[in-house]
Amino acid sequence: MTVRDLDGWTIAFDLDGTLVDSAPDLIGTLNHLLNAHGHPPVPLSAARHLVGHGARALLRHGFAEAGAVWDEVADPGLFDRFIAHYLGRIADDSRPFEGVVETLDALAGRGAVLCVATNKRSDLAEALIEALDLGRHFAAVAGADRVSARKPAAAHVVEAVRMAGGDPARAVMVGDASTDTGSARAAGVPCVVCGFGYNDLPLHQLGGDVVIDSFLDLIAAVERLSARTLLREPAI
Ligand SMILES: O=C(O)COP(=O)(O)O
Ligand SMILES: [Mg+2]
Repeated sequence: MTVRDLDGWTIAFDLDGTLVDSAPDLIGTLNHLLNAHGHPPVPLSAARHLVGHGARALLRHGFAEAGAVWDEVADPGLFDRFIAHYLGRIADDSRPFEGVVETLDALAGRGAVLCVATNKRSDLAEALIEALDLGRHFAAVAGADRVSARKPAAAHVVEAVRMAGGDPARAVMVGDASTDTGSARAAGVPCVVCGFGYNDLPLHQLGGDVVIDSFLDLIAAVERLSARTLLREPAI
């Protein structure tokens, strides 16, 4: 059997802003609800950075961005209306970023096992992944509800890798936001930052190990980080 250079490695991917440009449908859903409440819409460009902390945070901060307030106690149903509307249009305008499918195939071809670690609810993450026909790539999908603590906690990336049958000491995280770099750093897992995603901090402040401007640059970044991890390990 041939030995492949990424055999034994697990790559954990964030979903929104990393694998999929999902902001059009997420912000579209936010704007649908703002409109229903008589508030102005928020422009996509000004709201992309709000994606990454889950739907509840998007609603809270999205309403604030529009100069409005979501009082969750007074209107607890708003969250359910968000989920229902979003599910109905989950991939109307959302698409994988350029190069995603061929890069995932190439990583798997070199032996890596792939999984998803997202702050989305798992049912929404799986619906989006299935709608875009990406399901075959992943050994596990770890939404916020399937882990003991969500990103930026270390547990999210660690448990996602284990769900995929992998070892966190042989893993790389790929993400776009401080939740991803925070989780990876806390877990001692090297992190690739997607500069084309929904960065919530300036890139140099995100604390990743490598920044890529295109998904097509991911393989070279993974090669670098996996080699660096192996070099750091003491020889037996
Ligand atoms: O905020 C969300 O919906 C989830 O975002 P993530 O996939 O970037 O973790
Ligand atoms: Mg993200």
